[in-house]
Amino acid sequence: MLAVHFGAGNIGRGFIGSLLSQSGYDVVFVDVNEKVVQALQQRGTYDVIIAGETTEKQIVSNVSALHSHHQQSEIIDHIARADLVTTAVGPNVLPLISQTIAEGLKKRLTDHPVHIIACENMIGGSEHLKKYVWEHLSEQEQASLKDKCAFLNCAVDRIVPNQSHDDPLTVVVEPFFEWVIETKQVIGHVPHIIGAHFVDDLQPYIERKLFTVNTGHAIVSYLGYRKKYETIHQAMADRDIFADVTNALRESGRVLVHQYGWDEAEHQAYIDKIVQRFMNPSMTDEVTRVARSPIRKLGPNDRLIRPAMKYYECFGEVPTSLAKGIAALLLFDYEGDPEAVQLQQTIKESGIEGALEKYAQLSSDHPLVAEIKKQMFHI
Ligand SMILES: NC(=O)c1ccc[n+]([C@@H]2O[C@H](COP(=O)([O-])OP(=O)(O)OC[C@H]3O[C@@H](n4cnc5c(N)ncnc54)[C@H](O)[C@@H]3O)[C@@H](O)[C@H]2O)c1
Ligand SMILES: O=P(O)(O)OC[C@@H](O)[C@@H](O)[C@H](O)[C@H](O)CO
Repeated sequence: MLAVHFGAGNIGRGFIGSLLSQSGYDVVFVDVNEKVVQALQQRGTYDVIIAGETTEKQIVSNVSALHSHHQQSEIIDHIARADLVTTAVGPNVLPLISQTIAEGLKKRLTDHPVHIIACENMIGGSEHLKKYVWEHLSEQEQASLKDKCAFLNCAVDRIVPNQSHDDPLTVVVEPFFEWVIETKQVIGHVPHIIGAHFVDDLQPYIERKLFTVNTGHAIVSYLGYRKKYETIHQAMADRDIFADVTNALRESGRVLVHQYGWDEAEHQAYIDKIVQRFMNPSMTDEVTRVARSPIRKLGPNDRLIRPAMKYYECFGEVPTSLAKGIAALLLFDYEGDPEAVQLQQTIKESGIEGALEKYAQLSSDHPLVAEIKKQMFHI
């Protein structure tokens, strides 16, 4: 079995590549990072360190790599033969790899289906990727691929911090992982992936993950940044931040339980587990990684605005803790993040209302806007 995986970064090596290799695939990573690509080509193996109460080393083998820009024809040939194509490049990079995937699909010589799974933190990630790929195919090509290629949405969860080691391939990960894949679009058999959880309808799972793990993570990162903490672990040890995060998760949890009928006690246990994961003393996760790309995170369907809007729609009240998280995001002025610089520039030119209208599609008369502005004075 052959899997082509775009993005040999944290989650690519630390989770997807490792699980696919364990499941029996030859994994060909595609990346733009010359050093990582070369090391994978030379060695064909790397280490994953699982950091929990104890430390465990996993050796990932049967892997190789191709350079995303310099080895286009090889990538296309691999996609033409692959059983699985996966990505973990970040939502903003999906359009940039779509033409290569389209070229590979055009060349498929086999009737054997290929499943394509975008493992990004977003709702409908694979559907988005399909839209970009389809833009590079004629109607005839799209029709001929209908029974040969399927895009499966998924939710992927494992905290993998930025890190640097003497060995550029080694990656430290937390013990917890969850990969939920939607079966609706599957052609033939579901892909063989050990440890993946296949479900008919992904919506409750992706929303539960994004609006709990990523909502809480975003809030601790933005509040932590304001208080000059460097890591998530340090920020979580601050009693006020801990209280803000758990209150916000109670608010997003109320929406999730209302919308999807999750059992209340089970959902609380899910929240508690996530809070413990944020506090894992064996992980050094920088607040600036978790806070990265604030414009993306301010999107109407992303981890802060969507649960806050839903809360207002469902219960007719403004969620104050989620509003505080959004306020903290708007104060994120880290110069090392191009989106933070752009956001601060927009706020300077158009004010808080202008930025919320532009990036969150939130009109200035929405009660959430007044609450966000009020919360900015409490941070
Ligand atoms: N790290 C986590 O904890 C985590 C967990 C779950 C989901 N995710 C999601 O996974 C995705 C990747 O996150 P990450 O933390 O691994 O980021 P990362 O920056 O470590 O990895 C992204 C990789 O994509 C590569 N890349 C960039 N442009 C490319 C291109 N044109 N072609 C091929 N490769 C390219 C980069 O060089 C990098 O190696 C994001 O959508 C993120 O939300 C991350
Ligand atoms: O990857 P992002 O930028 O969407 O979000 C940052 C973190 O919250 C995220 O990477 C988590 O570590 C991950 O989603 C855990 O499963």
